[in-house]
Amino acid sequence: MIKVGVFGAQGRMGSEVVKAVQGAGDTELVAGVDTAEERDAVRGADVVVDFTHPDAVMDNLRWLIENRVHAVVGTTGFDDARLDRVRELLAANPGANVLIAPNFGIAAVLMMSFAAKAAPYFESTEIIELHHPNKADAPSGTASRTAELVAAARERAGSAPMPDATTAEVPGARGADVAGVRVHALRITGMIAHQEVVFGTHGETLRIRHDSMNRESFMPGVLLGVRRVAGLPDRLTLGLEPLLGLD
Ligand SMILES: NC(=O)C1=CN([C@@H]2O[C@H](COP(=O)(O)OP(=O)(O)OC[C@H]3O[C@@H](n4cnc5c(N)ncnc54)[C@H](OP(=O)(O)O)[C@@H]3O)[C@@H](O)[C@H]2O)C=CC1
Ligand SMILES: O=C(O)C1=N[C@H](C(=O)O)C[C@H](O)C1
Repeated sequence: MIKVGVFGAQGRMGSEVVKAVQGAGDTELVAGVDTAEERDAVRGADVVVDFTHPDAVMDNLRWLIENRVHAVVGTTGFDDARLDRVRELLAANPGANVLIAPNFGIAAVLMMSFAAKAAPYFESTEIIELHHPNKADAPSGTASRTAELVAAARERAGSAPMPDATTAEVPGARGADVAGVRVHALRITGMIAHQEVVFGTHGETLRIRHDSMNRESFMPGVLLGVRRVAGLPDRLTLGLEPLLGLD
């Protein structure tokens, strides 16, 4: 049995993780906690899953790495500086591996992979992400990661800059610039998590669309991470792609 702790256990995602861990045959819930003060309750866990808040996750990761507990992180808000800090913590403390994935939905990971594959064939690519209005960060971790993958694919292919004649703009009208790709974030009551990657070239467009219909849909990916994190070849793994043979 893999002993699992959950940080953010009462949240929208954490409460699903608690159910998934309790329902799987090979995992056992040690504790679920919701504040930094309660972290001692997960001592004895092999793996802790973190779905908390971008403001909380770095201190949680420090605690887990210093206490040699493997971490499966779904919380978003990671930039290069944060990832460098995680690498420093791992270098200073043996024993724990960390898996950080902006999206544990298998179809979402495929959507990102298909977008990267399509990118070199189109002049223009923009991303529209749509989420529930309780989301703290914008753009979403998934949209940022997709933009980075699209930008890297375009750079490898030597793509020309995307055409855009805009010279007069109401601030924000063209979205956020993530690695040179425009990302538009919508916050809509009734929605959960959705993304469309829009490609265009002369006479043809392509839209790659992903929809999360509920939060249970993320659980197969989370459990895959829980089962595999201890045996991953790298101390820090970014994205679920290597676990799915997509890297
Ligand atoms: N990678 C993926 O596949 C997915 C990632 N996410 C990401 O997961 C994160 C959480 O999303 P969601 O579940 O909707 O958010 P919620 O606000 O519903 O849940 C967050 C939970 O974390 C708790 N929390 C806050 N600080 C701490 C802390 N220091 N230690 C332990 N628990 C803490 C909160 O408690 P309190 O309310 O008392 O502050 C709350 O219960 C977001 O960053 C989101 O983007 C979401 C869906 C999928
Ligand atoms: O906050 C959410 O809900 C989600 N967050 C993740 C993100 O920022 O990409 C994953 C998914 O989009 C749901």
